[in-house]
Amino acid sequence: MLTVRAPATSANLGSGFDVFGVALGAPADVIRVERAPETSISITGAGSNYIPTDPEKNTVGAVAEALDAPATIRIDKGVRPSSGLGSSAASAAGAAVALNALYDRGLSREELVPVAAEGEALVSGEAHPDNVAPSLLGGFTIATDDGVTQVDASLPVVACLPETSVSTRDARDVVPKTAALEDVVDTVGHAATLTVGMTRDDPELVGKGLNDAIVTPERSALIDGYDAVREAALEAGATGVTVSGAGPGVLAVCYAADQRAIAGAMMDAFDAEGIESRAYQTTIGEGARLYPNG
Ligand SMILES: Nc1ncnc2c1ncn2[C@@H]1O[C@H](COP(=O)(O)OP(=O)(O)O)[C@@H](O)[C@H]1O
Ligand SMILES: N[C@@H](CCOP(=O)(O)O)C(=O)O
Repeated sequence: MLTVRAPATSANLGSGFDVFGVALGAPADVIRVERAPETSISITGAGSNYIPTDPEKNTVGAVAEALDAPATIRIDKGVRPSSGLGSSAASAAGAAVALNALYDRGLSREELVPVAAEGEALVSGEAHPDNVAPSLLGGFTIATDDGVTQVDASLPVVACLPETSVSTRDARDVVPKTAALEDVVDTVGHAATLTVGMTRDDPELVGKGLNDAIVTPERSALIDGYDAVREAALEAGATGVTVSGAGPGVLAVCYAADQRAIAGAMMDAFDAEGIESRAYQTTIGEGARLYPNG
């Protein structure tokens, strides 16, 4: 048996829709695999009641198929589905690392990105790699048609998840199909600022770089309480706030000293709207970790 811990991720980071992503120190999915004649899946943990065990409907089944690696796969979900923290991607990335090792396929982490993205295609209709790339590689990733660029980063963040759900597929439907040139220019500037900030672990530059005028305004309208939560996080010291992935999670970038106050302020703001939430105080962290002996 092989075990892999695959981290949650926060994709888009405002200005990098379908391109940027970061791995988070917590939460994570744990995937255990054993060789078997046919793939079977069992699931425990966060939101497991809502996740199909049919290999044709689960992201890990798509990965097993893509690697021609049938297995008994046990998923312990730490990442709640449809919360904006790359839940389906964490399982896909974990399964890709585990099955690649189990069957000695010899693929590099970079080569596993399109394999794990097959799982994303299954659930969201498109093989967007911006969650699986950081879950596989860790740090900050830039995923384009030319491949993935990875930068190690360790900035403090707060990811606040309300007890509501937004399906990635639904949230993709509200993304504008066209944009004004001035908004594109603005977004390019923020994306470049964010990228430099990641290379320097600079909360101010990354915080500024989260801004975007194209996708986030449409997406945030799907999240009850978003404006109040964003304002509360900024008042408590966050250097920038945006929608995590497709939402409803909200991501704040900050200095470590402000993390606790920001987490409290975000949860209080959701609470004032009658919405329970949970906040992870964590940092940008490592990619999927393989435990070869159990
Ligand atoms: N292994 C898996 N882990 C989590 N969700 C999965 C998995 N396999 C399939 N799904 C389905 O994917 C959907 C969640 O995906 P999505 O809306 O993209 O949210 P998330 O960002 O949490 O992945 C749910 O319908 C869920 O049932
Ligand atoms: N680029 C995707 C990212 C979805 O992230 P998730 O964590 O909500 O699955 C999108 O914005 O649609």
